[in-house]
Amino acid sequence: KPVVLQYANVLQRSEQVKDSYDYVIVGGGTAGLTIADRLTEDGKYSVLVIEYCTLITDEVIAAGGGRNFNDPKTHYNITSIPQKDMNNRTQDVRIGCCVGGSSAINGMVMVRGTASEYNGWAELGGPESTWNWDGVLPYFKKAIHFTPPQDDVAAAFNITWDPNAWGQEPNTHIYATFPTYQTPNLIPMYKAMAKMPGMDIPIDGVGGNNGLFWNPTSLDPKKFWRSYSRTGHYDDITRPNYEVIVNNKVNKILFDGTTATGVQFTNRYDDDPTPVTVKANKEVIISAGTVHTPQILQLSGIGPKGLLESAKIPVVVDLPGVGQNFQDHAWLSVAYRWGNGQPPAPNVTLSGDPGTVAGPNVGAWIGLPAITNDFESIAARYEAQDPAAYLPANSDPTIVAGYAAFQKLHVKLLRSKNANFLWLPLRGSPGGIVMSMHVVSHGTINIDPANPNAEPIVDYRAFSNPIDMDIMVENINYMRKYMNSPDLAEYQAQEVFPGSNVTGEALKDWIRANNVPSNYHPIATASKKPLELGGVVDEHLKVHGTKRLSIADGSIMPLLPGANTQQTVYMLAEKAVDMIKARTQ
Ligand SMILES: Cc1cc2nc3c(=O)[nH]c(=O)nc-3n(C[C@H](O)[C@H](O)[C@H](O)COP(=O)(O)OP(=O)(O)OC[C@H]3O[C@@H](n4cnc5c(N)ncnc54)[C@H](O)[C@@H]3O)c2cc1C
Repeated sequence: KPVVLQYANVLQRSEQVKDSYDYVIVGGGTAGLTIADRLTEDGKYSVLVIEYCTLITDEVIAAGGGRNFNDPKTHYNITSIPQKDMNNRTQDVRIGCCVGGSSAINGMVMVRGTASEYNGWAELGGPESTWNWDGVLPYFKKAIHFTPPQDDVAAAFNITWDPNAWGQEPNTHIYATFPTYQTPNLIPMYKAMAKMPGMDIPIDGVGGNNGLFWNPTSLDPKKFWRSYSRTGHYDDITRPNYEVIVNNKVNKILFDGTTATGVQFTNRYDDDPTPVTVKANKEVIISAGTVHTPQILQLSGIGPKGLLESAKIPVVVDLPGVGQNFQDHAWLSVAYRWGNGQPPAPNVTLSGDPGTVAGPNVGAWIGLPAITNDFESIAARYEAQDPAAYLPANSDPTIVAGYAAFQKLHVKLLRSKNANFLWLPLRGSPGGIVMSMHVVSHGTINIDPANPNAEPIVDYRAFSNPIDMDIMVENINYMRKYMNSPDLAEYQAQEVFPGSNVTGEALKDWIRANNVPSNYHPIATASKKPLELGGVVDEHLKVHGTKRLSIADGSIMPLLPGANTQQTVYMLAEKAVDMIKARTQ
């Protein structure tokens, strides 16, 4: 009999798992738990979630103030291969390892991309696609429960929000909440940014537009603890049809021909584990995240034929896109200090608690035409590229065709104000993070043919396409313009790192030495695109060439949203549920 804790039924041992369930979900992370909760809520279907990692104890949660779980076991220990165009430096590939997945350890920023970016998803998907802005907005509203800021904070900081773009469904417990406090030092920084040429100030950032705006964080509105997939879609749910087995690794999907019938998994802590199989009567849904979803597919015989053959894995479907098209946000920190006093902060009296602030709550999200007058020459240079020129050598023709479609779309985005190429989060002090929100260098996440069951080989291929360097230079120059803008000039901001004299080739050298190719927002290794464009899942998230196998997690995004990715993952999981329930197969 399953052990019933205060959570959904947690199984510790494989003998507790039944022979079959309607749905077997691989991965109890952000998307996995969302889907499990929604599929079981009306009692019609049975679901088993298989999660590699553990359930963090109440003690660890309490010790972290309900927010940050300071336990190294809550994340995987994966490092990228050396990045040639980053002086051969490697990158920590941080992803969550616990029930809740990456939503348990993320930075809690709650934002969405622009309408143009999701319309780009639809453009890559083809004329029938429903993943355009109008097709995703209802799912954003369903996925997230919004709590507006307190009156005194909203008034002091002029925080506005768009009630038509946010949802407040009583049955949704993933929360976007404003802290009860902000530092008044933000006010002069905001005012200076608001005067930057071409800066738009939308009522909110979630309505499809960009510019300078305030954003909430993923906080429970009562306790101000972390709101994440575990608290929203798992804790306090005791349904007989919702079971989760922890500390077990899905090794592969089982097939009858090309129809998925179930999965094989093993206990992570057994030295010599006996593989266990469980059947899925309706579907197997992979939600193992952008790093492990392609690994599981490849280990199951779904992936690029040459790679599978070199790993001696029998090919079930030759699917060249599995593990390709990998993208992430890239960033740098530009350090400043004030040289002459500091911008005066107005005297505001707030009733709230500074301890409720969990991450950046205001920032500029800007399109390339507002970042640089050179946007057209960058767009033209990118447009003139041969699509195969900067892809891995011998890329499959479908990958090249997919990149050509991406390039065509991206050229439009480079020329559009409504696509975020820079995120500059504001703080009450000078300088800070400069983040490139779109990259045209696409990486790979593949199994190692010599050791297929080890962690996969992660290659960002950072700056393999020189356009990404051009854009990072412009983004740093934007920070420089901002720090020297009329409102701030009097305080004589001094650039400490890299230093205002570092320009031209020296600045590029500094970028290569300091760029971080990941904001832990990996996407696209199982992209939702047509087969002929190197896609892995179709518009309904079914894996091309298979039956009864779906993917729903960050890996299906074909293009980065110009936004931190958690809201988008919750949205796509909610949309996946409706698609899965509507299947007739
Ligand atoms: C450090 C960090 C900071 C971030 N900051 C922000 C932020 O501030 N704002 C924001 O919007 N986004 C942020 N993100 C990104 C966001 O959290 C992720 O995009 C999102 O949570 C990914 O969801 P997912 O469902 O795709 O994968 P995950 O939530 O990672 O879930 C995948 C799950 O699958 C499990 N799994 C993997 N392989 C197997 C297997 N073989 N068998 C069984 N289980 C398996 C994993 O253990 C994991 O639980 C951050 C992420 C990180 C890591």
